[in-house]
Amino acid sequence: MLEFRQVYKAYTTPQGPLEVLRGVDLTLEAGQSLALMGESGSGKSTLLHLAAGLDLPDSGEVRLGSQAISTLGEPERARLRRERLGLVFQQFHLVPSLSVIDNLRLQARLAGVEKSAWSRELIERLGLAGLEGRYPEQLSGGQQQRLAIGRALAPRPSLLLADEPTGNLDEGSADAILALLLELVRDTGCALLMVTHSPRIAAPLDRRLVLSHARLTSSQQAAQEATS
Ligand SMILES: Nc1ncnc2c1ncn2[C@@H]1O[C@H](COP(=O)(O)OP(=O)(O)OP(=O)(O)O)[C@@H](O)[C@H]1O
Repeated sequence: MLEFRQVYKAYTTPQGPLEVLRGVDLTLEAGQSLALMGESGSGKSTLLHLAAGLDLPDSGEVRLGSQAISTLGEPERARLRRERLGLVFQQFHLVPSLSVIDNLRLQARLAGVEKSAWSRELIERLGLAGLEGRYPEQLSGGQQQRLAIGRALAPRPSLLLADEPTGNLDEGSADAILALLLELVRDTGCALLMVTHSPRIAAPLDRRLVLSHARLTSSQQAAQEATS
């Protein structure tokens, strides 16, 4: 489904090149959920942006299904994102001038795959029934994030990429929204790559990996290295 093969990525900084990913290998199977952890600045968002084709590796390959997205041009990567990927960020990125229902439908319309029965089901399951005509500013933070999740899942993507999706919410709301997200992902057979700082949020996912010193390790390995 998603594969990184020997991916290297460095940024140019005034102090010289900053190596963020050094030979990262990663495989995420269809329907699997993976938490990507690591300290602030360890490169989690960089890896997520590469997975979304929003940025390109310096070397190595990023593959989504049978396609090497790192070799595609921007228009093809944009199409792939529209049709195959869902994206959820800590900042909800809802369109303020669109109602709840139009925000939810937006992504599916762009992908040309809107299914009104599925949009309806999402609205119900996300607890947004009755709020369809409201605008994002008239929703609570938790409701806005549920809408952002619905918008990402409306086109039935094969992979959902989430960057700290509950980072802006209190613990209770974060747990409820995570449970809902995992349930929807499981029911739709969508794979999930989620960046989080929080071991509590990472715990219910199938796998946990840690980015540290520009490499990916399992969370047990990272814990052993930290104590040795
Ligand atoms: N465009 C850029 N130019 C230069 N350096 C960058 C750029 N983007 C990110 N960096 C640096 O690369 C490193 C990794 O950044 P990244 O945002 O991927 O980390 P992160 O693990 O997601 O951090 P956080 O948890 O704080 O969001 C950081 O040191 C950051 O300052």
